[in-house]
Amino acid sequence: MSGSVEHQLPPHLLPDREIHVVISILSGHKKAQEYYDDTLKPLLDSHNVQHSTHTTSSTQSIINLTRSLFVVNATQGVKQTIILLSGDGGIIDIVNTMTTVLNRRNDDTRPPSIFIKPVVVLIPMGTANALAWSCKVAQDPIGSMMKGMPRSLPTFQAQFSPGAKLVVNEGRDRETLTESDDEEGIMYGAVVFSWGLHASLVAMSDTAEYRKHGLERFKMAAGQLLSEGHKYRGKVKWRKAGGDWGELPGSEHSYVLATMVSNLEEHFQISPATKPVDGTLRLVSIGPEPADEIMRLLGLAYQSGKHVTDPKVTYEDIKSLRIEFDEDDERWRMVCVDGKIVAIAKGGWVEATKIPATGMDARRVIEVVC
Ligand SMILES: Nc1ncnc2c1ncn2[C@@H]1O[C@H](COP(=O)(O)OP(=O)(O)OP(=O)(O)O)[C@@H](O)[C@H]1O
Repeated sequence: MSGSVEHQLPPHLLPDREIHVVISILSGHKKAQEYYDDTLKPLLDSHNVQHSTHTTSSTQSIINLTRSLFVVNATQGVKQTIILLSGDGGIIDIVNTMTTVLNRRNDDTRPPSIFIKPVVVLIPMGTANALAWSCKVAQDPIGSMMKGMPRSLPTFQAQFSPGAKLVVNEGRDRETLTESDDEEGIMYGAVVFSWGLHASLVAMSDTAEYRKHGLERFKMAAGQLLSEGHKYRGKVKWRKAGGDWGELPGSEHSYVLATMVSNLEEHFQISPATKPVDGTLRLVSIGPEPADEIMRLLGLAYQSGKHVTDPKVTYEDIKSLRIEFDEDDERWRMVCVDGKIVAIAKGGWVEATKIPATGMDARRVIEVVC
């Protein structure tokens, strides 16, 4: 092959790297395989980019691939680029698995001395694609792959009181997060942590039946939940870097969400002040308002994030968010970590904290091209 063709390639596609293409075949409208066959493969082939493909066969596929391949490569100094054809679920599986495995292997929580962050190219194939829209790559993923630069992906940690369980199989089953029931559980995310209406609607709509409706599924679930009018009971505390804990007023809440991205969907701008991978965590919350008022406020998020200037919305740049639950029914103790649902034990708590970019606690494990 001629050197001139290689010249047109960005560094993350050059032959000194292992290139892996991950095809999540059930994401979104199930177009990932077709996109690879019709668009991506011809382009990579035309530039003679050698790559391996990995097609998902279960909800565990990307988790297993991360454990058996991406983590091993990264800790052996192998440069790798992962072209990920999926929704937010795929990136979260990589981030959560890598951070968890690396922390377990290393008592002082720093990455091992040899650690080359995998570079991830996002090709949005999911329903919401929050990270891809927020990183501004969703509009032109191929253009971003060819012209973008790898940048460290900021993440947060969610810590749960003992007994927290992962909700799986369309809400029917529970998986333990820890080896024993008296341990605190930990998960890592890069997009959103929530309780209240957002977490409930994600939990309710993560079924094959709801998924058929694409983005509408979130609105359908929200409509049903708002008609129930539940107010979520608990203490919600937050603090800024170096600051003391403050508390949201009252013991009832409707919407409590902390996010590292600007958009949860293409047009749903939950945090207009957040810039791509800027490492901020922003709290967006609404108190115990009636359903029509919540609808009005969330409707403003579709108008370039205007909800954040409404006096009924709390919008703060924070370091940590802590919730202490006061709900008898498990249904109202469910939190969302990047689309995954965790049921907190009765009387339990959860704390979400931004992971710093540098220093002893720096644990950014991947780079995204944007
Ligand atoms: N072959 C497969 N068999 C079973 N489950 C799969 C398979 N491929 C993907 N999945 C699962 O389908 C889900 C797709 O999630 P993903 O986040 O990629 O898309 P989405 O939910 O449509 O989009 P978004 O998260 O952006 O809204 C994940 O839970 C993933 O593990």
